[in-house]
Amino acid sequence: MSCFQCGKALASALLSPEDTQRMDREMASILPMVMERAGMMVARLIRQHRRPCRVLVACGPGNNGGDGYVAARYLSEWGWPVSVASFQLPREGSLADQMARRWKGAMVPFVPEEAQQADLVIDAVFGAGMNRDLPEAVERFFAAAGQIVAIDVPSGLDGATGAVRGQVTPCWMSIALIRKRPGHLLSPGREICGEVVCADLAIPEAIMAEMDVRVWENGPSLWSIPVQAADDHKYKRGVVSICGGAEMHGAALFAFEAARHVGAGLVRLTVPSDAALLYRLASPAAIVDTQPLEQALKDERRHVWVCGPGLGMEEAEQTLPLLLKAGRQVVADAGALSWAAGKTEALKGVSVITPHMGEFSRLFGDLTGSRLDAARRAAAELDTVVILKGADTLIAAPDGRVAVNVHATPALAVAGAGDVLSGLVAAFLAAGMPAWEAAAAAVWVHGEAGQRAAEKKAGWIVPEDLFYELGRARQAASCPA
Ligand SMILES: NC(=O)C1=CN([C@@H]2O[C@H](COP(=O)(O)OP(=O)(O)OC[C@H]3O[C@@H](n4cnc5c(N)ncnc54)[C@H](OP(=O)(O)O)[C@@H]3O)[C@@H](O)[C@H]2O)[C@@H](O)CC1
Ligand SMILES: [K+]
Repeated sequence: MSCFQCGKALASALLSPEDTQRMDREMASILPMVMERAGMMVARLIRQHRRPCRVLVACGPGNNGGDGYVAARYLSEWGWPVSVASFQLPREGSLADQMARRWKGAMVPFVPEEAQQADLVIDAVFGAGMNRDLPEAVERFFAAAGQIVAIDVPSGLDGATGAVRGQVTPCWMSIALIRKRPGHLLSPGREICGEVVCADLAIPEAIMAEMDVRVWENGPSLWSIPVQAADDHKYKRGVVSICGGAEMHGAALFAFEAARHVGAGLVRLTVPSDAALLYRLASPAAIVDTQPLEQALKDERRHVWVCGPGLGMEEAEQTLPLLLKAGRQVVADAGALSWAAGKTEALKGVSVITPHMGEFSRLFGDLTGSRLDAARRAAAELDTVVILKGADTLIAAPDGRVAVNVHATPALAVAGAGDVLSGLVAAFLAAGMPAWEAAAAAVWVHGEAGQRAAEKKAGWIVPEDLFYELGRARQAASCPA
């Protein structure tokens, strides 16, 4: 049973606003208790992070505002100087209204001058229920604030997509209720959240288990990479084959070395015969085949292929359709994706594609809506796992599952790092992992190796630096017990 199935994945679930609202409905009878705990946890977390100071709680009309009134009450009971500014009062009789009525402290006007005078402003104006652009009065209010702590999400952030609806002033900290939202991790939202901490609201397990979560923060609880066993042999560990091109040898070699160093049992390069010597000289360890691809495909053990790094258009055309016709598992990147632009259906049958945003747009057209939705649609359209690369890489499965990866480092923004990733995906596929799990694990291990290498080289790395970190990175990715 994979970690995903055994339920550990719930810990890294990312809740969309719809999830939150569905949950609110399901726990309607205990919602007053949950809101009380939410506000108390917000106050507690603030107390853990700051010395007592002048606090202004900015409250909106919905439940986010309700949380704010509760937090104000707790901080005030603990002796902090607190006032509340209401952007709009809650509807009479609502739960937020009940919480507002229990606030007996100072009320001040919702104006920028008040925000400016506070040491700390708590943003409880809008949360999961934000459904239109941020009103100007709210923009101006927070622009005047010094340090802001957002309850759930900063007002103006679309928790589902990370889109920002207006001029949102960056926060110092965001306190995610129950679980993070996709918007906490996805750009540009991610850049305005500050440090994101989760408040555990002790939601009954039965309610959590009922949640139909489709988005997670990528991490070892989502997949399990096979561990070393006494009876391992190279074919059990997995065979990876890589198509090399006549001209750009480096890219295929990066994928080759990555697959080897992360633990594939056997890695082979299939290259044009007049380029073979260059590959052999570049890597004496390389097993370089020059036989025609049709010949290589007769070997059923060569089931997983990387096609694209270092390939020209013509080379991609001569290899990818053959691999697919032979029913091979293919990781398509770079040259294969350029070749498929304008005929995206040529990628049908590929196991995993690894486009960056430019390649993605050439394949699927300019982005309409969020990257998360676009990646998900693309995966469903092609029936392929899509790794949409970026600072917040998305790993989307055809069935709608998405892992959001922020376990990475800007040090990886270097040519060749993508080729390394393709090699890792192939190695995990060859080890027998299902495609979405293999892709998500590869992205995480890539990020882990990047972080380890960056630490050693003050952030300035070349792809080769990743190779000797891959063993430890794979080890660190073992599913927690
Ligand atoms: N299960 C959980 O995780 C828990 C969730 N909890 C909390 O509930 C929060 C979600 O609460 P929520 O659904 O009441 O929505 P919220 O964000 O308060 O705002 C809705 C109000 O704002 C209004 N409005 C919206 N956008 C606007 C705009 N741009 N400009 C002007 N107005 C705008 C909107 O107006 P309407 O659309 O009705 O006209 C409506 O009146 C969640 O973030 C968390 O803090 C905890 O209490 C307990 C556990
Ligand atoms: K908020």
